[in-house]
Amino acid sequence: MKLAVIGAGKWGQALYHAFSQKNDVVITSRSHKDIPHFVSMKEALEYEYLVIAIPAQAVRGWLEENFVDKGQKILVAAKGIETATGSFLNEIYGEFVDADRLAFISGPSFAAEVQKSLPTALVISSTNLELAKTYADALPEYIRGYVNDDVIGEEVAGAYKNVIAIAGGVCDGLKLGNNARAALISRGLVEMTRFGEAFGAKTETFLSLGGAGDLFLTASSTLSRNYRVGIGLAQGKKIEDILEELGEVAEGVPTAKALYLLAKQKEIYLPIATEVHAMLEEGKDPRQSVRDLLG
Ligand SMILES: NC(=O)C1=CN([C@@H]2O[C@H](COP(=O)(O)OP(=O)(O)OC[C@H]3O[C@@H](n4cnc5c(N)ncnc54)[C@H](OP(=O)(O)O)[C@@H]3O)[C@@H](O)[C@H]2O)C=CC1
Ligand SMILES: O=C(CO)COP(=O)(O)O
Repeated sequence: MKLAVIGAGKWGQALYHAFSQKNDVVITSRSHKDIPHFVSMKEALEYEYLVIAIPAQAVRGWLEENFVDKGQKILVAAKGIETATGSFLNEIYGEFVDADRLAFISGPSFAAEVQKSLPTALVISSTNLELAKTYADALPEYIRGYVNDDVIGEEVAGAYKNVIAIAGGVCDGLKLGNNARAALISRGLVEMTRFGEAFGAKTETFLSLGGAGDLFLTASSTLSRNYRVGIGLAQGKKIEDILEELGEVAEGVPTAKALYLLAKQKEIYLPIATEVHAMLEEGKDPRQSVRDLLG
């Protein structure tokens, strides 16, 4: 199979490594990278099978500036909800490509470990299960690929876990203990499920790799950029300084605002996401957020 990866950040390069095990893969990005098989954006967009690892908040602009529909299939490799409109990625990509040519990859997957070919299990979701299976079959031996058709559920799970991961970093940064982290993660799972169900997601999706799996992974590890944002908040740092230091995308920051706005609009009770939003957007004291969540 011939594939083109678009977006040569940590995740794009990890997926390039993974898919290269069994396929002919090229890669491109906004800025040139010294990587074998790095090609121009124009050349990459000529490929029939694409993998796009551009962060959620940049997707719409990138599509408007670059994408011309020539029948390409797209594996969307980002996790987030567009803050400006509250749109999920399947809605944004769906404005440019039919749903039956869109698939989404999610699940517990630190790029650094995928890059080292460490055992991983991921989900590829699509309303077109044949397409999901095509991408899953292209994964290397060290990645077990599952397929399902609950695109909304997998998207919500992947986006929401980044916000709970920020809360996980705050919890550990304040040294609140294992009990507190376990309570936070399990209530975070309940909250993301409640939110997903409001948009038609299947409950069981949140109990598997894309939900519980990715949440457990991300909300308790310094390998997570979002978790590290939470550590910074607990240390009293300003979000601007935290992101400057991070130097990479932390999708939970804009997604927290998207969740807050959608919760208000649809009247969904999201206590943890609301507190993360208050810490990020209003500079709320993390200790006060903890007190309010316990109240
Ligand atoms: N890192 C990880 O472990 C994982 C990340 N993800 C998800 O993958 C997505 C990408 O994250 P990740 O690769 O880690 O982030 P990085 O910060 O490492 O890289 C971001 C990538 O996006 C590109 N980019 C940023 N803004 C724009 C833009 N406006 N137009 C075009 N390209 C742009 C950058 O291009 P350039 O470098 O050329 O400037 C870069 O290639 C996120 O949604 C993340 O949640 C999913 C699973 C694992
Ligand atoms: O999505 C990821 C792991 O599945 C990566 O998490 P971070 O974006 O928090 O680093």
